Amino acid sequence: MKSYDYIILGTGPAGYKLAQLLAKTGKSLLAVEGGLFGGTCPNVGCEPKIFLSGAVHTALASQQLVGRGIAQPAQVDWDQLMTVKKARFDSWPAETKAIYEKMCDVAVGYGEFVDAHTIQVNGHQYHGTHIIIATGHRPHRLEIPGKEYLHDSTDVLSLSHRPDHAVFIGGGYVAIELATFLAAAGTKVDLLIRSDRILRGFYGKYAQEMVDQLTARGLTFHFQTTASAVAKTGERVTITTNHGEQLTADYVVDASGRVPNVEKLKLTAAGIKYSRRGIDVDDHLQTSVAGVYAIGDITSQPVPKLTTVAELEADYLYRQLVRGDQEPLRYPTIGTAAFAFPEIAQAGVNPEEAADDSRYQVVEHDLSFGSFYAGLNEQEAKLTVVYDRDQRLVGASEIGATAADDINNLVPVIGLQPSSREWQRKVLPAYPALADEVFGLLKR
Ligand SMILES: Cc1cc2nc3c(=O)[nH]c(=O)nc-3n(C[C@H](O)[C@H](O)[C@H](O)COP(=O)(O)OP(=O)(O)OC[C@H]3O[C@@H](n4cnc5c(N)ncnc54)[C@H](O)[C@@H]3O)c2cc1C
Ligand SMILES: NC(=O)c1ccc[n+]([C@@H]2O[C@H](COP(=O)([O-])OP(=O)(O)OC[C@H]3O[C@@H](n4cnc5c(N)ncnc54)[C@H](O)[C@@H]3O)[C@@H](O)[C@H]2O)c1
Repeated sequence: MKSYDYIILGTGPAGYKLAQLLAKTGKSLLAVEGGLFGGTCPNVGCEPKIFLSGAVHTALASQQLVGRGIAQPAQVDWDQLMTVKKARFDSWPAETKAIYEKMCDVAVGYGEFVDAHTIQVNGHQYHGTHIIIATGHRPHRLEIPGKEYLHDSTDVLSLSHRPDHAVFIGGGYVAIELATFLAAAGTKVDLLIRSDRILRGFYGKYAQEMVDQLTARGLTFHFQTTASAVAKTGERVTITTNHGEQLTADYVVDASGRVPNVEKLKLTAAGIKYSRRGIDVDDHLQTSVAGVYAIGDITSQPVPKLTTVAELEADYLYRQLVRGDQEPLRYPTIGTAAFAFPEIAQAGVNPEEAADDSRYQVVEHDLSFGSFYAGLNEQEAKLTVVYDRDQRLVGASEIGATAADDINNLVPVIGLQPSSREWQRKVLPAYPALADEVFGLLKR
């Protein structure tokens, strides 16, 4: 049996980042991948999503400006867009695999534990002094009759021909982003939302504003509604809701969340503890078994499941394993955004949590008056900031065409906590970009 200093299961952002760092140490390393090399983000997640959003945002922004300097609005050509998307992304798994093969040993197949230090891949066994689990999430599939007719985010991101009518089940990131994209290209879209709101975790007021804007663009939200069954009706699919109503569409997307890839790992063979939320780790990212670690989406840590967080955990583990850093992991201020149109983004304390808390002051700014958003005819662009008792910025939420970038401008301010005087002394952004307007609003 071949032995390695490190075995990493999974080559997504978490596994990839760690492999890159470990490969430079001269220690022996085996990377194991059962699916697409590079994992979710670059193949079927963030990267193709943000690539598609370029055309979608351009078209929707131009439609918003008809009669205000734009004569002919742009239209999304979905089929053409997918052709250019495929040309860019289809070769990435092979290219990533080639990078790995230059970096370390590679085993292709799903890894499973034989014991705490032995991994089996396609019948071959490997010993690892340290084993790192970075196997990520996959789309959840609703357990309802006809579930085989449901599609997921991976399918939508490689959908060659645009359906005339699509139904999304769910109101999270995936549903809102991808529903916006298909609707922008001309697809009629219905969304079945189990509760009374979308984008849980974001500021509720702005989530409702998002619903209002999408509704005005023709998307239909069905609240307190989910799918009980789906059935094939000729070429189309009929969804029966929990209220007994029926909706017939060309394409149905199960966007009911993502679940950890634990089953194939045979974790019980090594005594590694996990739950339906993922693999349990301590504040050093060690699992219940010494020498076995977990990073990225696969952990049950109550933090956003994002590429940025996956890479941060990889970097933390590298510093612990190689450099001997022993500090427990403390998560920094994490910026999050849903890249629909408009975007919604936030960092730090949510205004909803701060509203009835005397430690905080919540202030809303209407961004639509500034020339930047006025030029885009963004009439509902808003920023809500949260200050603590020392007038330090501790939270920010925004809805608007460039909310993700705007909030990213504020992430260092929230994370580093400069005083307002220090802030004014040390920071002067370029003008008249939006950052200047936002910073101008915040000077106190
Ligand atoms: C549609 C979509 C859009 C997203 N947009 C964003 C965004 O805008 N911003 C953001 O920050 N995040 C976004 N995310 C989330 C982001 O993709 C994930 O947080 C990130 O990919 C997690 O990285 P990871 O390495 O933990 O897992 P993954 O990227 O899921 O990689 C895990 C890898 O492990 C492999 N694997 C599984 N089981 C085994 C096994 N037993 N043996 C070997 N290999 C195995 C899998 O095949 C996979 O390649 C998005 C996700 C989706 C689905
Ligand atoms: N922009 C981004 O950063 C981005 C984009 C996409 C995905 N992601 C990551 O991927 C994760 C998964 O995104 P997602 O949208 O798949 O999940 P999510 O958890 O954000 O949303 C799931 C939705 O499905 C609904 N739902 C759950 N179970 C249901 C059921 N049984 N019946 C009906 N509805 C049900 C929930 O109420 C929710 O509205 C995100 O949490 C995030 O970490 C991030």
